[in-house]
Amino acid sequence: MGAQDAPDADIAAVLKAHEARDRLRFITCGSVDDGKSTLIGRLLHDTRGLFADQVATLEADSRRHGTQGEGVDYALLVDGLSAEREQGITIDVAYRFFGTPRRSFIVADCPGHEQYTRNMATGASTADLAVVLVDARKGVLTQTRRHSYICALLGIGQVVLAVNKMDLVGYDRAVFDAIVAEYRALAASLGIGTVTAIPVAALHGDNLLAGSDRTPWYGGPSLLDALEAAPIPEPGSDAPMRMPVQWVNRPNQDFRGFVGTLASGTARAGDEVVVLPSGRRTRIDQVLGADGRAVEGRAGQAVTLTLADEVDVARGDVIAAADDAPEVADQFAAHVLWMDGQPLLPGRSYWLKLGAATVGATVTEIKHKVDVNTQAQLAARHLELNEVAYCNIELDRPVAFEPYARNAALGGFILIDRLSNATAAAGTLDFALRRAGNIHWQHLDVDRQARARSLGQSPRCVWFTGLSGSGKSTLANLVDKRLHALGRHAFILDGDNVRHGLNRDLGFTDEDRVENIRRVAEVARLMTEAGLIVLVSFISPFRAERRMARSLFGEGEFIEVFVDTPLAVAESRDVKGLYAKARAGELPNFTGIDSPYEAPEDAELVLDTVNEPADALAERIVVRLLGPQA
Ligand SMILES: Nc1ncnc2c1ncn2[C@@H]1O[C@H](COP(=O)(O)OS(=O)(=O)O)[C@@H](OP(=O)(O)O)[C@H]1O
Ligand SMILES: Nc1ncnc2c1ncn2[C@@H]1O[C@H](COP(=O)(O)OP(=O)(O)O)[C@@H](O)[C@H]1O
Repeated sequence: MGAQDAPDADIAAVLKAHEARDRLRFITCGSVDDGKSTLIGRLLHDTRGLFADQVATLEADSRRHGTQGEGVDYALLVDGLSAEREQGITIDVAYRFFGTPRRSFIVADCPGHEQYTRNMATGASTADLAVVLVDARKGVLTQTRRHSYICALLGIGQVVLAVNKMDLVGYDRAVFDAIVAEYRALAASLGIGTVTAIPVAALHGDNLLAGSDRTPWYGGPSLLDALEAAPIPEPGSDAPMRMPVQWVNRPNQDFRGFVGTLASGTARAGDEVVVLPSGRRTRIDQVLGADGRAVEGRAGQAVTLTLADEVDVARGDVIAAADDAPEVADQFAAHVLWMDGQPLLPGRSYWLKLGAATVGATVTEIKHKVDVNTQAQLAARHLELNEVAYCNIELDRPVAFEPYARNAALGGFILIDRLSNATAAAGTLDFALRRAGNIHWQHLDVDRQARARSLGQSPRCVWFTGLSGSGKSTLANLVDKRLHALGRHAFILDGDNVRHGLNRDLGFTDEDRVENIRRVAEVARLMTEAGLIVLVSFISPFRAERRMARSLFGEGEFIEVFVDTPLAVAESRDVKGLYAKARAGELPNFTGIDSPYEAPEDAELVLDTVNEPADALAERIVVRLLGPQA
């Protein structure tokens, strides 16, 4: 169905009518059986706002026709999701719509399965209010606390506490009062300013649309009353202008427009702006609305800016008011909500998406994690699914940002697993670590090419990976000897050796191995800068870290060698007697026994040490390095 076909026109009309009223976005939180679906279902049905299906069609059409950047109505409705959608990430959040004569509503409906927290955080990131459901029989649970914590983290300042299933406790006021008192204490500790508590029985409709005579002791608003009365935070039109550049529209040589949604402030032709992180200044030439006509851009609006000068602007840059620009930094203190089944390991590299920018990012330190039940701060070396923590984060290049509390669009981020492409975390930036701006690259007059030339070779990193006893050291040694004989300059970095010095502080937990590889990869990079051929011989059991190591080198410079020896063979060799110890339970976290080894999927060389002698394998590596004439 084309965007111009009749049903779409109907949808546009419906949306237009709804847009005339103000719109509250909210999310429902709670545990699996708390009656969330019943509650949403009833709200949708009883307000007869069943145009959700039409909107679903609109969504599907927008996606099919790729109208991103043009479909303003659509963007306004689901902008919270567009980032994830572009990234190809599946987030299971359905946005449902209903309305009353006074107001229209968008409710983020998240299925209550185990990935709920992730979906909930996505929904919460654009919500004005949260309806927190509590089962009257169960009271405030860990889930209630966790979800409330996330709401507070993402800046939701108002909660409607729906104490549900009141019918199952005989509409008992004492039960309601006790739950409300407990929740109010929690909300106060989290900084949630407004809590409206309502006793409901979603199944029977008590206090949903109108007051119920089964709770004569309750004199407050019904759920719908509360939703209609809740204040809707204004987009920050008074704040200084910021626009993350979503894409650069260059239909021909004469036009270059920068498209994005204004995160705050207003944009007018003639305004002085600065492009970040580059810092180039210019003026806005034109501000164009969705229909291509000149407008004054306001916070929340999708616009196209053209600039007076030919300055470099790329997707992910931020165009901001020149006299009041956001900070640019590459190290931050941040709150992180971990949402992945694989734990967060400090030192591992993830993608971080902030505004329209995607950059490489590493959690350098977990300052503390938070017990969501008690708010206690606990020491942690890694984070498990659904844990929240305060962390230091380092990016591989600087970005423009604002503290989340001031500007959610430039302070809220997600972390993405580089291998699975799944959203692994949601987070909020708190402040830039001062040292971020103070360390600069020192220019070296003798560059790497000059060094390589004087050594008469092309620097390379040969990265051996495989189980303990697979043959990494044996092969690295043979290759080293052969290179030496050929007058090449090489050096071996061996796990056993490096762990005696530089990495003396590291053991064999997952997080220590991540840090071990991070450091040795950096050292290997420095050695190639010095012109050397580096032979790295570490178990390096994780794909993510080998991939990170590869990313430090230029095209063709990194040669991954998988020493593919089966566990049984490596174990039977047991060169150092370590397998015997591990089997006897005397050596915990031993690779292949009780610590994983992730075999390479895209190694340049895969070596079979069972069927080919070491000399022949070493020769193959040398040929791969220097070519057949070696
Ligand atoms: N628990 C456990 N697991 C694996 N290996 C262990 C362990 N404890 C000690 N050793 C010895 O340490 C060597 C591996 O160190 P690496 O730095 O290469 O390991 S890793 O890359 O960080 O996984 C490894 O050397 P190689 O046999 O040369 O691989 C072992 O001798
Ligand atoms: N084809 C082969 N390639 C490499 N090593 C082999 C081969 N066949 C047998 N070995 C033996 O396997 C052992 C491998 O030990 P080592 O090189 O220390 O492994 P790692 O460094 O991976 O722990 C050595 O004793 C080596 O002689």
